[in-house]
Amino acid sequence: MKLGALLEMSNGDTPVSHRGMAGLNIDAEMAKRRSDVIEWLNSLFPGLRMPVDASEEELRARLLDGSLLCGILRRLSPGYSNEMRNDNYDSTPENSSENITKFVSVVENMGLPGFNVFDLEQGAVSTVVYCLWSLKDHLLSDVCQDGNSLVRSGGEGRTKPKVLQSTRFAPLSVVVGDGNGHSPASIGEQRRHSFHELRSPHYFQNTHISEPSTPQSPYGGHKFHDVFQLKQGHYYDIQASKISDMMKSNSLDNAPTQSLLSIMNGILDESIERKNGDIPQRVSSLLKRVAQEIERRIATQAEHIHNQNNLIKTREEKYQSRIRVLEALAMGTNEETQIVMEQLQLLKTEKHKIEEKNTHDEENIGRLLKEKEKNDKNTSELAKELETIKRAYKEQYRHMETKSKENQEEFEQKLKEVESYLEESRSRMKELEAISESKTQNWNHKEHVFQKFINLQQQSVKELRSSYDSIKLELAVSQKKWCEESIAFGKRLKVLTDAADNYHSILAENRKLFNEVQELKGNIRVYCRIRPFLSGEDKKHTTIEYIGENGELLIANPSKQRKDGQRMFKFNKVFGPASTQEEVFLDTQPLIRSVLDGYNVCILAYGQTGSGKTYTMSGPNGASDEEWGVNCRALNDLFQISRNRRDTYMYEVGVQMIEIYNEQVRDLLANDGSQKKYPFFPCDLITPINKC
Ligand SMILES: Nc1ncnc2c1ncn2[C@@H]1O[C@H](COP(=O)(O)OP(=O)(O)OP(=O)(O)O)[C@@H](O)[C@H]1O
Repeated sequence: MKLGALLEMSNGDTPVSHRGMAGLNIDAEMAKRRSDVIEWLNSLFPGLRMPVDASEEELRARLLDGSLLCGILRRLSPGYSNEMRNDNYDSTPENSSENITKFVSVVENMGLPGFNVFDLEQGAVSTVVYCLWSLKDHLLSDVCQDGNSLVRSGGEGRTKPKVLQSTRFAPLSVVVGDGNGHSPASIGEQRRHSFHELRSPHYFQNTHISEPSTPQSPYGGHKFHDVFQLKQGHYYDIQASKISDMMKSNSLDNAPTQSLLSIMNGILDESIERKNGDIPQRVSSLLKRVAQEIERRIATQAEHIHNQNNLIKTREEKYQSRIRVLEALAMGTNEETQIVMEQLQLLKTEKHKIEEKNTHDEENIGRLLKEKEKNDKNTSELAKELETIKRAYKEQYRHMETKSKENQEEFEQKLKEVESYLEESRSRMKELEAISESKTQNWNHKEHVFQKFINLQQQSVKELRSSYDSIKLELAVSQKKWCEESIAFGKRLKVLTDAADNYHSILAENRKLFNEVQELKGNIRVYCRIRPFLSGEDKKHTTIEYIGENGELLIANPSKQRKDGQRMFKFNKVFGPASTQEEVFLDTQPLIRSVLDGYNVCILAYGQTGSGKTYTMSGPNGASDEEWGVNCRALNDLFQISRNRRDTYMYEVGVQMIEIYNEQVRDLLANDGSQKKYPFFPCDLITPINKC
């Protein structure tokens, strides 16, 4: 909020508690006044053409050189215009300050609010606006009182001066004519104070009594001029008729006060000089008239001063109330000041940001300018390229045109060919139509044949249906038979189920008997297997002389004689060198199977080194199915039996391979390679089957 606005607000129109709204109202009011003033100035100066919504700064710029203010005074008084020229009141910058000061002094003398030159140059324009607005208001009110639109139309004011009444100001000089030497119509009109009085330079010189500058001045009548021209001692000699004319013409009303005083002094001095004290009647009448006029003017001036005093008092009261309001505002707005300071800080920050942004924008502009230059360069290059392309296109167009002509000729040629083809096609079509006709007849014939075939097929279908019915009947009979057979089969199946139950019990009994047989055969059996000669061994040096079927083995000892030279051994069975792995296994198989019935079995191979223990138990390295030893065959047999019995029993098979060497027991299936020593943990006894 501006200070000027605040001061206006303190006029009492707006409560202090509504400062915000009041500020807005005052701003609006000031804007309104500013636009009124601009409108008024535009009407005074048609060439001005200032927008009514112009800002304070724009208005300041227009008023700053003082030319407009001088113009206002000229419009108000063409005479003043001349005077200004005489006084060098032009609008040059050197005189602007002086002109403004003069304008302010005139306005203040009218009792209107003025302003400081500083206000117009740098301070609050609102005070200048208020001054102009008051002047406009004052002049318009005067015009309205007289029904005259002089102020609104400056041209009329210059060419047809009017005499308007002003009760507020009492000029010391009086308007007596229109500049053509004509007298006013009446005394009452002469006494009116119009803004035309502003034309008078004496008005602007205000409170001192001034004189017309020349005898030809439009402000004094010719009769008054005659009187003024009288030299000392000549007043007594003025003719009565002349004095009468002077008094009748009311020239005295228009005469400068200085002149009136000169007349009065002249008459009194002449009277003293003559020393007889007699003053002619006519001169005394003139003297009386002059004295009355001076008295009237003094009274008017006193009234004016009284009005000025009242105005000053009113202003003082107004300023006092403004000061009170400002004090209240100052007390009540500490917090607001704080907020304003914060907002100011924010604004500074914002300003700083905006400055940074501006810098950034400038950089951007620079960059954009460079880009623009680059783009211009590109554009020129593109234009050249376009020109080249254009030329190429023209060339191509010419080429295409030529080609088009060729194509057209070719097309016409082809058209002729097509027409000939068409003709040929027509003839071909006729031929085809003839062929088609013959084919149609052929198809009709075929249709007839097919119709016959269909009839035959339908006959066959009928026969098939009858056979289908007979088959269906046979099927029903068969189904009935099948049902009867199913029932009979169920009965037989029941018999088989019973037999199977008996089979299990018999099987258990068989197993029991089998194991008993094994036990009867002997829990410990000893077999002997004779290894064949290996390659490189001498087959003639064998010690075996006889192998019996019941386990007899006769060994010869060539180092001893007779009975001691032979020795008979008895085994459960002796396997000769030609015996196969399967034959060896088959003898141990029943014992191995008894494991599945809960018996413990141990098969031990014993013999000297190279006698074939490993071969018999495991088989040779990379053994085929035929060469598998007892171990692999036993496991294979056990897995097969457990698979066969899987519906009845569930077996768990574990494998362990150990080596006993030098009274040390080692696990041959150990994973870590360290070959754990006995005793093993129980879990080690169950080894995955795939390790076998
Ligand atoms: N019945 C057989 N038929 C053919 N070759 C055999 C037979 N028995 C053993 N051999 C062969 O005789 C050699 C020695 O056999 P094997 O290694 O099984 O003897 P071993 O008793 O296990 O010896 P060691 O105690 O030193 O381990 C092997 O080459 C083996 O192939």
